Amino acid sequence: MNIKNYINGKFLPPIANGWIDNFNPAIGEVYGQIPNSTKEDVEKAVEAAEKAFPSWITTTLEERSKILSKIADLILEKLDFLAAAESKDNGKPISLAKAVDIPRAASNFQFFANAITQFSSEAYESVGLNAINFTLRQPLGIVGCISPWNLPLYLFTWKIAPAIAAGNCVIAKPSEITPMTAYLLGEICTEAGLPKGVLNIVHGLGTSTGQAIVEHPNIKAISFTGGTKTGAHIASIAAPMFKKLSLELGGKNPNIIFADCDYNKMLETTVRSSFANQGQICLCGSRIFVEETIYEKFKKDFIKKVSELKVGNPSETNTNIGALVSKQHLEKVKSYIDLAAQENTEILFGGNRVVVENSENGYYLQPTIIEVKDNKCRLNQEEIFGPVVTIMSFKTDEEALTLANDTKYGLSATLWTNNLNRTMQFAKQLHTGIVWVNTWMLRDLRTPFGGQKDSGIGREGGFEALRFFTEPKNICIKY
Ligand SMILES: NC(=O)C1=CN([C@@H]2O[C@H](COP(=O)(O)OP(=O)(O)OC[C@H]3O[C@@H](n4cnc5c(N)ncnc54)[C@H](O)[C@@H]3O)[C@@H](O)[C@H]2O)C=CC1
Ligand SMILES: O=C(O)/C=C/C=C(\O)C(=O)O
Repeated sequence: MNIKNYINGKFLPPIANGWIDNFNPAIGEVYGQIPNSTKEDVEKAVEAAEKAFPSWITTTLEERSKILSKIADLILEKLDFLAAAESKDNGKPISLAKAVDIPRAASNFQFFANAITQFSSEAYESVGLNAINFTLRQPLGIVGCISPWNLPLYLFTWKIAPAIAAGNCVIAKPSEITPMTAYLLGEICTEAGLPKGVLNIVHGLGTSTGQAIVEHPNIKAISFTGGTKTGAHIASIAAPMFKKLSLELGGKNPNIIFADCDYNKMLETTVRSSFANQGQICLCGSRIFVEETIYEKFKKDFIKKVSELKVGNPSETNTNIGALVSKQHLEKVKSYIDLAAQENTEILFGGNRVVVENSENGYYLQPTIIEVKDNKCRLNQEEIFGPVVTIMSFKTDEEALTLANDTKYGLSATLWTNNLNRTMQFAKQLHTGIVWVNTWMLRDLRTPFGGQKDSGIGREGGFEALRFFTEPKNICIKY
């Protein structure tokens, strides 16, 4: 099936007629093509957005909210269809796409449909000076949203929904590796009555289409989720142009387990935080640190639980671990497993490719547990972004905290303990944007979401996102 760009409410082929193959990772075969868009396509999208902006900026909040709600309803109506498309495009289990990805895409629209009606400007009475200040929060104009392949519709809509709710017009690019549900979203937006040009979806490679979006002088802000290297490159172009930037980048998140935790709950959640979505979530707890007194027990129980996970074709409902997203990514992840031999570490479970019946060319890999002795090893310092976790023991709170913070990344951390004092000490001293205690990936869309250090800058979610997609302008009136 051939995907097209969605520009000015129309589905258009790329101007230069260049196309890229789209793969089904479950079987390792091409199943369609997507536009390899050029600067000219991006220019056309920007023109459409500029034309739509004067009307969209004056559309009432109630009307914007109604359209966003309608998009959310339509996503839910088409849940099974969208989940099947997402699973085929990405390799993730259909059960996960149905339970998480597509419902969350709908929630993103519903959440910002509501949030925009509650977003308000601030006012400051300058007492004694006979003046009043108030701050307008005006949409930026045309903004760029660039999203990755791991949670395709989930993250694409996480950016688009607040951007359009706040009154901007959007040029959006999904990952060229997983473009399908973004394409289908275009149809949904038209059906929901989103005016043409408010959302424009341009498909193509990061280095050409993505780069053209970042470089375009009329695009005022870039909201990006993806790899840290790419984020740094985008910043090097956008920062000198004084664009607003939100960068949600990689992670190497610690999962710190103390002996006083609720063990069964921890074990079950740790399996999920390690291997959900084939470990391809920036929030996955890929470095597991376990208190020495329960280390051997944890090791045995964790290996047992992980060995019960079914690696299989993502379209089967009992599959726990589907295919990795691409051949190139499979090779990258495998290269890290191969490092184990060089780094004085031991593979406790997994480490090999899996051949799935009738899908022999699919990109399957066993969930893999590696025991490491030193947090400085590359396996513990570099983002693998696959079904690979390391485990290591610690003795004291201080040691655990040092290990957790000893990384260039700072996205999230998970802490398992029932000790309140320890919880507060870690909460204050972990160098991450998010700390989960006795849970993982429990999401409340109002909360600030993002990382410190090489995990990025800015926060998504709730009013933080609406603030990012608006420019504050202060008005001071003397009376
Ligand atoms: N959410 C996360 O934290 C993610 C992290 N990654 C990490 O990054 C590594 C590389 O994965 P990639 O697929 O190469 O991710 P990437 O960071 O290159 O891709 C993310 C998005 O950025 C676009 N992009 C790439 N280069 C660009 C440029 N110069 N200008 C504008 N847009 C550009 C891509 O087309 C895609 O839409 C992964 O192995 C993983 O470690 C990848 C995806 C998501
Ligand atoms: O917003 C969320 O709930 C999750 C976001 C996950 C990512 O940004 C990621 O994996 O890249």
